[in-house]
Amino acid sequence: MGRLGVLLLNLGGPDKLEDVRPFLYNLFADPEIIRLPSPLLQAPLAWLISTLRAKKSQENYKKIGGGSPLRRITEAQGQALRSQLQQKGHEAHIYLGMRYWHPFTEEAIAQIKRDKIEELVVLPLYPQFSISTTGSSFRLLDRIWKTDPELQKIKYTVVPSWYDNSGYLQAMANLIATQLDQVKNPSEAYVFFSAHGVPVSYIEEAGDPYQKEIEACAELIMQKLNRPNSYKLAYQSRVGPVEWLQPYTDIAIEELAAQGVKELVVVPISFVSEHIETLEEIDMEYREIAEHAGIETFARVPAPDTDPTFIQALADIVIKALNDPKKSFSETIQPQKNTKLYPQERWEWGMTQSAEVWNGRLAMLGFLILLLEIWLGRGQLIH
Ligand SMILES: C=CC1=C(C)c2cc3[nH]c(cc4nc(cc5[nH]c(cc1n2)c(C)c5CCC(=O)O)C(CCC(=O)O)=C4C)c(C)c3C=C
Ligand SMILES: [Fe+2]
Repeated sequence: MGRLGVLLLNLGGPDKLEDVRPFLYNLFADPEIIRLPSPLLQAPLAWLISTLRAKKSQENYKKIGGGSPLRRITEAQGQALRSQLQQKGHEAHIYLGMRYWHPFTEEAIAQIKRDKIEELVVLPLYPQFSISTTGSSFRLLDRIWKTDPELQKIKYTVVPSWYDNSGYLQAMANLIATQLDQVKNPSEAYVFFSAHGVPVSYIEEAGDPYQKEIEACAELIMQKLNRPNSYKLAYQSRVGPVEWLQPYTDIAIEELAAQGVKELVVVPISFVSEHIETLEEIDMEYREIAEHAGIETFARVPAPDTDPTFIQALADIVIKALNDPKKSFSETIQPQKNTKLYPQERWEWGMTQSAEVWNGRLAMLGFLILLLEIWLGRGQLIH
């Protein structure tokens, strides 16, 4: 085996408050995050949304210490993975490639080239595949690879998702069991999975397997847990006016409270590190909603971070990828058969599904321009 590298992919997060706006710009400039009819609209819309959202987002980052802990935790996961692989007989260089903030994926690739890596495993730190996360990083890597003959010499493989890995499921089940054992009535408490949402159109129009993988993952974790508790899965962190996957976490919490549920053990399911959406959104916003609705215990299961069972699972996933047939970026980002993607749509007159989607997007764009004009105090739509 040649010089081995493992490229860990993640979203990235602002290290300090000044980073928030440019981080949001990078995020919204990604067509896998906001899917628009024309690439020309992407940069102005990203500028608009990041400018309008920055203040509120900064306030949230202030509440968790002024920045995202994602980089620090991902670096610790990388180090732990390196020593776990070493114990299993594999010397590997670990690289972090973030999609929207430092260390950017491009920086990791430059280092991989400098280190003359010969064999590479690309491992997204998202257990479930979504077009908006793993898909976006794979598309970026595919573009980089296609234009660089030096990279094309590297024998690489990708792990599209690993939500069903037994060690990962065991790590999650152990973390849940520890929280359950601390509540008043361990067998009565509701296990409440909260996943990051995506717009419904990702699933229904673009064939994103995300919802299926999240649902299967929650079910598999409950099987590993092997306790009599009821469970519920809901989706958090929706952004903008389009419809996102339901049930929404805030509403689901209120509904359980109305049914008389008193104890919730909340499991962040689509994240493997603590970050703004666990530390602020779940721990502060949803906790307040739950308490207000009459929930007496709101216990949050920690994200796996550097949990030893979890890190061991990551090492097993890497070793399995080395032994399995190689998978390429383009293989995994190809849409499934019958998947409808915008550039492939044939134009038809009338209120077709595509026309409705486009109308919705144009309405959203108009609404955003109106908001900007209100904010600036001048423009074409207001006087
Ligand atoms: C599985 C994980 C994630 C999915 C799916 C996902 C989709 C998605 N996210 C946004 C918009 C935002 N995400 C933001 C932060 C953020 N998102 C994820 C993970 C997923 N996103 C993480 C880990 C983070 C946190 C990074 C950190 O700082 O720690 C943000 C910024 C925070 C905020 O302002 O609320 C936005 C905005 C969309 C639109 C989307 C799917 C289309
Ligand atoms: Fe997100």
